[in-house]
Amino acid sequence: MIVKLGVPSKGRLMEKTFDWFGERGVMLSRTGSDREYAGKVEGVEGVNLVLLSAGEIPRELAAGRLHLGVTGTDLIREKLVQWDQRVEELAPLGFGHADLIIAVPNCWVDVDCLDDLDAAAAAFREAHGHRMRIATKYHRLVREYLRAGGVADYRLVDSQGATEGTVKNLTAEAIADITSTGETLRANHLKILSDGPILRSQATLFRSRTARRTQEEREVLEKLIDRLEV
Ligand SMILES: Nc1ncnc2c1ncn2[C@@H]1O[C@H](COP(=O)(O)OP(=O)(O)OP(=O)(O)O)[C@@H](O)[C@H]1O
Ligand SMILES: O=P(O)(O)OC[C@H]1O[C@H](OP(=O)(O)OP(=O)(O)O)[C@H](O)[C@@H]1O
Repeated sequence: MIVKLGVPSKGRLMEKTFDWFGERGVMLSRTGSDREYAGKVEGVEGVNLVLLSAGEIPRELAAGRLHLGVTGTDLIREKLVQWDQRVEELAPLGFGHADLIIAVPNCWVDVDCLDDLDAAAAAFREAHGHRMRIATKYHRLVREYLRAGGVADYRLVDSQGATEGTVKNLTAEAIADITSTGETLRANHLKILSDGPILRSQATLFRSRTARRTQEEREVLEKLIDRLEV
């Protein structure tokens, strides 16, 4: 066996993760063709690079199939029940910043905060005979947040992408999604509730608490963690 490091396989998170490790003397790179999800690690012996979807890294860490992994804190908290018992946060990486927020149409002038949303939800049900729909892929985090905020008259609808478009497409009345620059919300005429984000996320290096380690793997892990200074 060899130490397995999971890194997002594409896009901004992959590139910035490669840079972050590179600055610490651990060179990560993709090998093979553009479409082949293979990679290598140089600078430390005995580490295998596993390229996979950011959304799958939490599950792989929790199952012990990865020793280390980089993904967003939002995905860890959404996908793992009692996440802190299954993974350990080693270091925030300083990129991939995004806030998980709830947003409603700009034209809902009476809705500014969660209490207003609660009132609007009750009025909506009264007027339409069904519950207000909130589109999201963050089901667990949104449910917990709304429960704590005392909002109950709603229904979540699943949206795995282009979530801000669901309001215009009339498949939801509100959304809960991540925002970074706010461009996508603005372009879709949505405004954020003023209570503050459900969660602030950034790319983070996690260690699996469940992965079994041989003595040799333990030593490689220690060496890698030392090199990364985390
Ligand atoms: N616009 C953004 N700016 C900064 N970070 C973002 C942005 N969008 C998403 N992220 C962060 O990037 C991580 C991966 O996001 P997402 O689940 O959308 O993955 P993806 O790139 O669609 O990949 P995949 O579909 O393969 O899982 C999440 O932790 C998320 O918070
Ligand atoms: O605040 P902004 O800077 O506009 O970024 C926010 C957008 O970025 C993410 O989408 P992504 O690009 O990952 O596409 P997706 O909708 O397919 O998830 C997120 O889901 C928002 O839609």
